[in-house]
Amino acid sequence: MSNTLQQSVTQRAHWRDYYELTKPNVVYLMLLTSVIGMFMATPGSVPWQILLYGNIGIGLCAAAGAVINHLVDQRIDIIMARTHNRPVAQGRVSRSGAAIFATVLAITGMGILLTQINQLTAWLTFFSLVGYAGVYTLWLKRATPQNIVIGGLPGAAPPLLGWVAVTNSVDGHGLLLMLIVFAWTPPHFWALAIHRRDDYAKAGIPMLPVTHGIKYTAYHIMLYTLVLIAATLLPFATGMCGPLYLIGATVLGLIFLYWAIQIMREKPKAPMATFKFSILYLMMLYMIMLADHYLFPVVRRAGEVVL
Ligand code: HEM
Ligand SMILES: CC(C)=CCC/C(C)=C/CC/C(C)=C/COP(=O)(O)OP(=O)(O)O
Repeated sequence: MSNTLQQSVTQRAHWRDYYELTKPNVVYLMLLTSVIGMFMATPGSVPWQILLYGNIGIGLCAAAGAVINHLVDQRIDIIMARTHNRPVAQGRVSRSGAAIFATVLAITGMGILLTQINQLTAWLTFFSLVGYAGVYTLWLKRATPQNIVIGGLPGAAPPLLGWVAVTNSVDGHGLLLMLIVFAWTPPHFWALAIHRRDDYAKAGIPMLPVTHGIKYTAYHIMLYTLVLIAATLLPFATGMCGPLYLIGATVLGLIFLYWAIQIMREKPKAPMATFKFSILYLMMLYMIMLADHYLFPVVRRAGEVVL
């Protein structure tokens, strides 16, 4: 291979590593919820400036949090099979490279939110970044099996951030959108944690299946699945969403319940199937919510209830 070709291959791999540090698929799903949070906040259309700059700002800050997570978790990422090949764990991206990258992402994201959106969105986004990268990653993850319940708050923030970008205020319906993702996070993660229990044990991370066993975790997945189903019915009950949403949330909730039961029955394939379904679930739920918002606007207006 010629030097030039070799160089360009190295260069491309290099950029992919930086991209991987941002946990792109996680951030894309967060952005789907923030975009829909924006549309849910208004009966009309969202100004393109808010849609564009708001989501770029939120996305860059979430990506910064993900990069810091790679930096802080370098030691445990090396130990766990799932994360062993990550760019910082393997030294393909240096610690200082990752730190500079995270700083640039965070400053750019915050700059965009502060100048193009509003102060409230910017600071709530900043608290989410600090909540994930600082509170969860640096402290809770290593400290308590309830780590991901409390640490789930920043991950659940994007729909509220989208809402606040449009309204410049925090209100009940915006918080309801956040509550749904908050209740979704434990079944999303604990299903994977059951599957990866040995990995977490090896790394000394006190995830629930490691500290309290699989049966106890299965009960907790069931509990949060029921909370999730209840939370997803609230947008209909409070008049924010209409009949299409109710049908969608009910069907999706029943499928989630099915998988939670399968985990409780200790079906070997159930944890990974539940984890994969959880991602599809959140995507579908929010998309159905958006479709309902524009297809059934009358129902939404008629049921105006402020939480
Ligand atoms: C404390 C909260 C959360 C924890 C502990 C958590 C944990 C995880 C873990 C360990 C993975 C596997 C990643 C991998 O295979 O490398 C994952 C994947 C994923 N998570 Fe979460 N998650 C959380 C919140 C969220 C939130 C709020 C969203 C989006 C709204 C989300 C979306 C995703 C997606 C889309 C994937 C698949 C990534 C891929 O295939 O590349 N997660 N999550
Ligand atoms: C500004 C804003 C909205 C911030 C949110 C930041 C963010 C990207 C949260 C993601 C949540 C997540 C994937 C947690 C997994 O971390 P983990 O360390 O437990 O998982 P890992 O072992 O795969 O790294």
